[in-house]
Amino acid sequence: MSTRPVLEVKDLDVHYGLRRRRRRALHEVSLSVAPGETVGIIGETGSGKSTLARAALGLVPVSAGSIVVDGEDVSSYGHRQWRTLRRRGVIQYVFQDPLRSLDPDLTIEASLAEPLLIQGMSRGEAAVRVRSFLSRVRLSEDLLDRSPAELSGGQRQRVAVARALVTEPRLIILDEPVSALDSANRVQILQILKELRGDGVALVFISHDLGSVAGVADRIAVLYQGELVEAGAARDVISRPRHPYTRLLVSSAPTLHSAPAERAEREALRALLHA
Ligand SMILES: Nc1ncnc2c1ncn2[C@@H]1O[C@H](COP(=O)(O)OP(=O)(O)OP(=O)(O)O)[C@@H](O)[C@H]1O
Repeated sequence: MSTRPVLEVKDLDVHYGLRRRRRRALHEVSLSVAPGETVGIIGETGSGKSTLARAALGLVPVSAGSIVVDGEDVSSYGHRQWRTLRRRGVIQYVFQDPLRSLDPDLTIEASLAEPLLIQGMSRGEAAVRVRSFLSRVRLSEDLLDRSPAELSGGQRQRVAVARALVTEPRLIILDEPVSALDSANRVQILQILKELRGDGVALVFISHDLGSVAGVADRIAVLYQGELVEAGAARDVISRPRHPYTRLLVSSAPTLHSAPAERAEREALRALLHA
């Protein structure tokens, strides 16, 4: 298997708005994701997590820096080139709201088969592949002829994960994939994501919740006000956070190994951040 990064972002700047309304959402963000690696990106609301995901999927224009997907420099791609790249199935995505990733007018079977048929697979082969991925996300074949509206939120998100997987992509970007789910469904989806680690597919897992990311990610990158303030092995970031914002995140996450910090310490960290 190639060790070339599946995603390489260098000195990325993204702005929204024009002229006086122009605002910087990302500044000099650099991040590399190796094949099969799971990288968690955490940060508070508005820190630029979704913007980074959208830039890596060609959904927002880049103002500076470069993005290389699976060896291909896509920084200056236009709509059409991005569409072709997405259709090739090298890079897939799962959003918080699975209704955004699933066509409401298609049955689950059609939704899962669509990317395979676009790639030229026969209907018969696609049907077999769809069933095998459905069982990977622990869903029953009975759901295949339903529409997304006829599924629960947890089932829908599992279909979205299966849809991202069917083309056997090199990279899946998941933007808050478990935030809208109840705790039982959250645990199940996190377990499914963990199981993917042996398959060689790289995951970029975006969340505001360090607790969700901690158990899945090999590495964690922390975004704060549009800048990447810390990145390292998940274990190091959690046990020895360096940036005050990361320390605050770690100390506020009750499910992590390190004991939650005293309230006074958290307040001191907040004061430091807002100084
Ligand atoms: N389409 C847009 N037009 C203008 N500004 C935007 C747009 N999308 C995002 N922003 C701004 O860019 C910044 C980063 O937003 P982004 O959605 O990337 O943050 P986030 O970390 O994903 O937040 P959340 O956790 O709330 O989803 C914010 O200040 C946001 O207001």
